[in-house]
Amino acid sequence: MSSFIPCLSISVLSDSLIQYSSGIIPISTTELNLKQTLLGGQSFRWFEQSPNEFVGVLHFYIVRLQYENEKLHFKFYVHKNTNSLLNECDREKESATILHKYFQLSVKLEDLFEQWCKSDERFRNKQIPTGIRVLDQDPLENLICFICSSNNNVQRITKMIKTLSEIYGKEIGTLNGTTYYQFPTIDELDQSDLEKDLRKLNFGYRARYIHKAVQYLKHTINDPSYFDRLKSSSVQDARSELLKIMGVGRKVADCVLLMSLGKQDVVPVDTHIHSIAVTYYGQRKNSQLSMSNYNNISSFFQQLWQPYAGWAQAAAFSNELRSPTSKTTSVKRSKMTNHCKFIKYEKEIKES
Ligand SMILES: Nc1nc2[nH]c(O)nc2c(=O)[nH]1
Repeated sequence: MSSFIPCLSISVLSDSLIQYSSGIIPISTTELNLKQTLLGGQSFRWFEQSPNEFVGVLHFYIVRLQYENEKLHFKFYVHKNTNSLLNECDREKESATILHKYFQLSVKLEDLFEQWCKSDERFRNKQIPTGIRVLDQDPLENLICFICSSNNNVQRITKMIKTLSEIYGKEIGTLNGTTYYQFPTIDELDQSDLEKDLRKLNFGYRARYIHKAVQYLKHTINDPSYFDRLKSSSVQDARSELLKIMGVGRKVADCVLLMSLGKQDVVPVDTHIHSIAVTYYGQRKNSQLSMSNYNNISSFFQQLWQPYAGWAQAAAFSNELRSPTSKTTSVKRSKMTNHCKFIKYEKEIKES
């Protein structure tokens, strides 16, 4: 495989940063829509640096990705003090393996799409595009991101996670004038002033939830294999465990189950999915998304889209975010009304 990638533009690296690897993964457009996968509301770590070129952080790497002509081009960068005994070819293979796992490339989206087309007219009529994949994310990062997601939008969550990483995470290096940081570990976040400091950084009420979640994971659970245990537990058991964390309601728990604990059939339901269910699938309209509505809508979609129902949800969700003419966003209620409903809804779910 060639390590020269003409379509990724020239990069300027700080002294502390080195290019670790580069390579290409052949993949069709029906299997990967890079932009909607990276910026569709699942992950908050990616930035579109130039049209169709994305930069983000995975583990301790800065990663640049570009999709062109049925190929995913990648470059990985690391801090110069990161030890690796691998030669160039093995680094390329290792990086390709990281991306393979992150994008869950062993899942054949075309096969899933064919199955969804049989059961769902919206897929059949191409109202929902193909190529949107569920990312396999780091569970701690995913959990904190979704605690931040309550009553928030993608841009603002992305900014919050960037700030959190800058303040508490390790610096990786500067690429084209931007300095990138790892997502902090639980030990790095375990600071007595975390809540106070995050409030100063405009995290609002989420500051307390993040602080409490960190305290709980570090001091009550105190088990490095906690998330691995949840991965091998049933959906119900893993969900019950996640719901013990302050700031985690049913929707946040379901996002974590789907996006970092490998529970591919879980369908998170928020106001977008609720509206989609009502607008396109004839589900009963409810002014509030109570726990029983949540269960009904989630089960309805699980039956319609099984067994990778969460992947169909991701496609429908990301499509909804992107679409300026979407019915569900054009019938959106006022922001304040949504805010009040959301807080009430999360509270209800927590207490149920
Ligand atoms: N695929 C999804 N992305 C999301 N972002 C967010 O805030 N909620 C969701 C979701 O339910 N699905």
